[in-house]
Amino acid sequence: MSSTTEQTSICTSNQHDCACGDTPLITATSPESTAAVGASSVVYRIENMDCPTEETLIRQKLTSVEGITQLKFNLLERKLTIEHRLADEKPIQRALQEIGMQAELVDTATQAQQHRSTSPTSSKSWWLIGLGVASAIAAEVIAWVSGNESSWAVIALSLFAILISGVGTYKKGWIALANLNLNINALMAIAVTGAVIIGQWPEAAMVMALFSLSEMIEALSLDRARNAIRGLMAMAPEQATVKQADGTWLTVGTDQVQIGEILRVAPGERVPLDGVLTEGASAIDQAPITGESIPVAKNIGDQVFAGTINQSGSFLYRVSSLKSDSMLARIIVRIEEAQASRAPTQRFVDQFAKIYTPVVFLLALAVMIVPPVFFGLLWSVWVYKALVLLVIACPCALVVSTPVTVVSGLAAAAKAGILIKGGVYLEDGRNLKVLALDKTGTITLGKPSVTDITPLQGDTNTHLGLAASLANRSDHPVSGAICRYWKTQFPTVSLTEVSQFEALMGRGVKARVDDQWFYLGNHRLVEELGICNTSLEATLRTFEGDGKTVVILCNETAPLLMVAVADTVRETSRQAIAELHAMGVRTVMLTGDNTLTAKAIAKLVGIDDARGDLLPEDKLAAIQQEITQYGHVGMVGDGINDAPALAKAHIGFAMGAAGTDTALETADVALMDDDLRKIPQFIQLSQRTSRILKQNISLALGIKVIFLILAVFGSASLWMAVFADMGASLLVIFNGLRLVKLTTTSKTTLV
Ligand SMILES: Nc1ncnc2c1ncn2[C@@H]1O[C@H](COP(=O)(O)OP(=O)(O)OP(=O)(O)O)[C@@H](O)[C@H]1O
Ligand SMILES: [Zn+2]
Repeated sequence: MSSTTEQTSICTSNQHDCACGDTPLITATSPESTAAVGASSVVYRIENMDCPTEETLIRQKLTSVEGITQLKFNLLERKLTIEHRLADEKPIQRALQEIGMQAELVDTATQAQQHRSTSPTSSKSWWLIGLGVASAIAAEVIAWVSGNESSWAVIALSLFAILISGVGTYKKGWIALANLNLNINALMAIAVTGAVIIGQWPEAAMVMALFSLSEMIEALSLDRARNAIRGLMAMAPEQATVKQADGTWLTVGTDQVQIGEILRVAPGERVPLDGVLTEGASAIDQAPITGESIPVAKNIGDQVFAGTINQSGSFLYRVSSLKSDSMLARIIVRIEEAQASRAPTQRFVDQFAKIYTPVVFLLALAVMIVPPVFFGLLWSVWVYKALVLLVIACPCALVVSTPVTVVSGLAAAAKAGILIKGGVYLEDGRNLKVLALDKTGTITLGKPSVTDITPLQGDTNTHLGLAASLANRSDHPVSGAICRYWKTQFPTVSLTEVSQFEALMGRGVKARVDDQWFYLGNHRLVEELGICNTSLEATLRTFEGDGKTVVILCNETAPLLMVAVADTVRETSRQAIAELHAMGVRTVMLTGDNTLTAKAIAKLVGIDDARGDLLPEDKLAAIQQEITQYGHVGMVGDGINDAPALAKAHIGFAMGAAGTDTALETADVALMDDDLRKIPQFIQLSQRTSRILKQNISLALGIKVIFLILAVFGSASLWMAVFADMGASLLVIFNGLRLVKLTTTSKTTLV
């Protein structure tokens, strides 16, 4: 899910809207579209680009710079990527400076490893804000006690408060107004100035002081959202112990370790980089990757991942990828990309906010003018009401509410070993009505073993050898079972060389041995060869009824040998299916294996419906049918013979994504290990996300509506409006961040 182009190309419309209104917190292009445009690209870190208000301003300003082709905003990271065809970056820097943005060039190569101090606040500014708030309160108190709003003491204290806390706001507001942009700073500056003009000194001071306080608190809490993701990155150690040519060990930075080098990991240490174990053995807690903290035994030849925790033994391993390319690094890149794509709710909110600000602004104008002019009411009262409206015209809380929630949902999922490729899937998960599951490797372990051998003709061992020789060329699980069986039964007998080997999709394999064609495959294959018979079918049925998979070795004229294999059902499958049913999700098994076997296994794990004998295109059709009949359909599979079906489903899940690149790249949701229970967990997270999104939107909107009504008909004061606005922003941010916690605790109940 990549964002649409209209958000990513430079946009010149809507220049007069409030900046928070028409900008998402993060926008970005899909990687494909950025490659083609612009000769070069630069990344800036803009320290004061922390509220959605700044984006439109920057967008507008940079539009006027010739040679800039594309802008990518990541407000959560405060990063701006600019694609351009300029000779150098001076014009960009100048333009950013003109609108008061402190832009700092980021070296893209090292940015992943950077540990930045993200706090935009210094103790000095806290001190200033404290002083501002204190003098505003003092002014308010004196005015209240003396009953005089414009005594010289009140004016002096107020002016002091406005100046010391409001300089930044005035500056930003002025720049925005000069660029014909009505952002929150401009709105606040107008409101405060207006209040001063009508003689409401303490009010003006209070608004300014509270506003700068809320800006700072909001920036701080957004930092927490940022850290939810960056916390994942911190899991890989910075240093590694590397074997030197002379056999000694040296500790170096992980970014200097090359592929192929040997590292040593002591018990209790975290694995610094991805690699393959070469010496020793241990048990490793892979929670940072898979979300599952029960240690996994690792022996020579097993893969280990950066960031995972070595629990018991000391071991050596060979590095297989650079730091920037580790599984953990790739997961983080995926999450960052996922953040960049906008979830549906976010799009709705942005759309809404675009209308909201101008409407409230016009309403404020009407409130200011209509009652005094047409009904002869008091100017000062209605101007004041209009100013309150201005304060609540900026939908900052609303705009912030969605991305913060979605990002913490994505981070929470990643912590649980569920990699979601975009907010859209996180939001969509709760709508799933059907989950289609592939059988082999998904419900079962995908490592079957031979259970029965039934000779049909000729010498059993000769034919078994032939079957194993054909199977040896295939990596299908059924073939694998036959090979393994042969090797344990006849470890010294070598297999026959076959020629013209060919895999027959969904049926089996064929190859030539001694100028004769041999076939190894399922019932469908025997039918296609036209050599099936009723007694063979009867035997087939008894095996299949037991949930076994049968393949038959045939030559061109007759079936020769029958081999039955059985796969083990994953322990977690049954529980996962039960949890899905409890959530009201229908389950259906779609498999290339025969229907009888499929039904037997489905019964074993409690799956509602099972369909067998499906070729890849049949699986696709089955998904289409489920969609028509039930609505939202998810599919989980290995992606080998069910890629089209996975793509067709609303959400495609891949299992065991740690260690396989394709699953990580192609699935909409990648489960880092083989635990199907992650799917109900994902749905649960999606439900929670949606609940929190709804809470946040109603909270932000509700407070606005209350104040809108109070402002016009009642007696809402300016500082109450600012206070409510700040409260709403903070509430939605903290409510969003709650997701990370919720999931960590719920996991223990699921496992
Ligand atoms: N290379 C092969 N070696 C042996 N048997 C095979 C091979 N390819 C296919 N078959 C037979 O054809 C059947 C269907 O194969 P297919 O790959 O479509 O599905 P599957 O892997 O068994 O199941 P699922 O669709 O659940 O992954 C298998 O169950 C097996 O009996
Ligand atoms: Zn038949």
